[in-house]
Amino acid sequence: MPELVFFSGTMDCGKSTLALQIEHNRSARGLQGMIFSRDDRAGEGKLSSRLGLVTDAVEVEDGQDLYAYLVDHLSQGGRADYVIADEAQFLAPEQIDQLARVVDDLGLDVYAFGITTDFRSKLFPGSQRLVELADRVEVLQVEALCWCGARATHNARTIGGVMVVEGAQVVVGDVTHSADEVGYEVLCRRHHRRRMTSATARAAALSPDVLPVSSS
Ligand SMILES: Nc1ncnc2c1ncn2[C@@H]1O[C@H](COP(=O)(O)OP(=O)(O)O)[C@@H](O)[C@H]1O
Ligand SMILES: Cc1cn([C@H]2C[C@H](O)[C@@H](COP(=O)(O)O)O2)c(=O)[nH]c1=O
Repeated sequence: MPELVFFSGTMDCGKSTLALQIEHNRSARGLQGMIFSRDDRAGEGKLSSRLGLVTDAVEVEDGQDLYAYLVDHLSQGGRADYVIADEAQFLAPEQIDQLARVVDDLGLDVYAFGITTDFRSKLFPGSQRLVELADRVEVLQVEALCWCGARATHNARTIGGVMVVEGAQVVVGDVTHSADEVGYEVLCRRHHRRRMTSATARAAALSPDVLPVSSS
């Protein structure tokens, strides 16, 4: 039975790498995938992993009908044996419904990859629809870690390493810190709730309040 599978996790847990592996294994056996992505860090029409692998993808546009796109492609003699959708959190709920229709009416497996929640730990609308519709939700096995060593379950947005809680839901970026640019950091729930990033934890550890009192 064809399936709609949602591979979900935090940022930087290997979702795009897995998408590229699934693509590689199937294309090595002569199958052809339709690869969708949206707002990948590597640029328009790309699906990229931090391990350095990248492949071309169809850049999904606002309002694009993904079911109609596939029907057009197939009816013009194109081939698609399965579908991969990366950065699926950026898709509109209607586009997730269209992917479910691809499974049910065209009989293709659809593998969607994305983060479930945003920097405020609220569901992305596309991810919410995936949780509602997917045949399976798979959590990636290689866990990303919080600075404290616990499993990272939440995504923090940072500016200069400090967690922020205001701003647009979508701001494309990476898990890096620079002085004034938006970055992201994965945290455990405890430290996300306390807004404690690696930078603020380090600063707190160095603060005079918590330094051992000198005996001299
Ligand atoms: N230099 C490296 N050596 C080994 N593994 C790495 C390296 N850099 C990144 N990775 C792995 O790649 C993962 C990120 O993969 P990626 O597919 O880009 O994540 P996602 O799509 O979930 O954001 C990291 O969790 C880590 O396991
Ligand atoms: C938490 C959060 C993330 N984003 C953006 C940042 C990245 O461009 C992608 C996630 O990509 P990854 O391959 O999973 O690392 O999502 C955002 O726009 N808003 C957020 O709240």
